[in-house]
Amino acid sequence: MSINEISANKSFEGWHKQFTHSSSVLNCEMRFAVYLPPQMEQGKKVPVLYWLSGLTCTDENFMQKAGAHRMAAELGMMIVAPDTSPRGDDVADDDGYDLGKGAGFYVNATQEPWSKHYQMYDYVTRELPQIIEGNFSVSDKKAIAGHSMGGHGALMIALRNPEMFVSASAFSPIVNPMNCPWGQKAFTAYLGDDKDEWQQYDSCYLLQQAEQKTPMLISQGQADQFLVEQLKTEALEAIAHEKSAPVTIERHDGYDHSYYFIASFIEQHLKFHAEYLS
Ligand SMILES: N[C@@H](CCC(=O)N[C@@H](CSC=O)C(=O)NCC(=O)O)C(=O)O
Repeated sequence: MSINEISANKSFEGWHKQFTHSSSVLNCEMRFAVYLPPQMEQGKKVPVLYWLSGLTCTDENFMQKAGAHRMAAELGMMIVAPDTSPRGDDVADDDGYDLGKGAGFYVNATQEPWSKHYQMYDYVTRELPQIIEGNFSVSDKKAIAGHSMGGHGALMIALRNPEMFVSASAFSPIVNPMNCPWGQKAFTAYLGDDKDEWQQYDSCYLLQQAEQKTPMLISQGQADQFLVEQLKTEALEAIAHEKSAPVTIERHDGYDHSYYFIASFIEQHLKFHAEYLS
């Protein structure tokens, strides 16, 4: 699968780059960003952390705001940041920031007009890894992380693919999308009314079902404006406790939902993943 480099910036002796490619899963042209640590220039195969961003984001928010490059360079970790939805003039959209472009919710849509392009689950779990493995010198070790809608994506995808990702982490994740306004709006549009369809994308449901072994780290700010209505961290916390699942949930006083919170704790998350990726 061919990819086109559209930008390159040296960063902490490695490179931040952006690529476009034609996605057969999403039926459109897509853009993704990577951080390539300096170890790759010496021909070393490095592990990969996939980062899934939240509502309204592109591939750029994490790379520009999280301050992750220094530690990724030190740890020898490649980071891949896809866009958060299909893009293009013929891609269905909605007036709200929480549906349509920038809000793919990492599901495979089954409903019109979304199903033609909104197949983000398959994109992240199948097409994008194939592209990365076909074009970069990477090892077979993968981890996944994300923020908010992307935190939902990271946890849900790790729970459904325990053989694929060695670890998962999330900042301020939507842990129970079936039971919050953001998730209910998106799942109704993309998946229809059948709650059985919704369950396969809900981390609380998945954790309740699974004998979950993938180590997970969740960081949640206590001053997060979305905590009570949308994120519902306590729902996952209760299930993890009941099942003695390897899920660490850390709550941080005073932090909100923004990238200032992510930048404050990204080093801890990268080191957490490095333990399992090495
Ligand atoms: N515009 C909305 C909120 C949008 C928002 O806060 N987006 C977050 C992710 S929220 C969950 O997925 C984000 O990461 N924004 C990009 C950034 O760079 O901060 C509103 O006003 O409520």
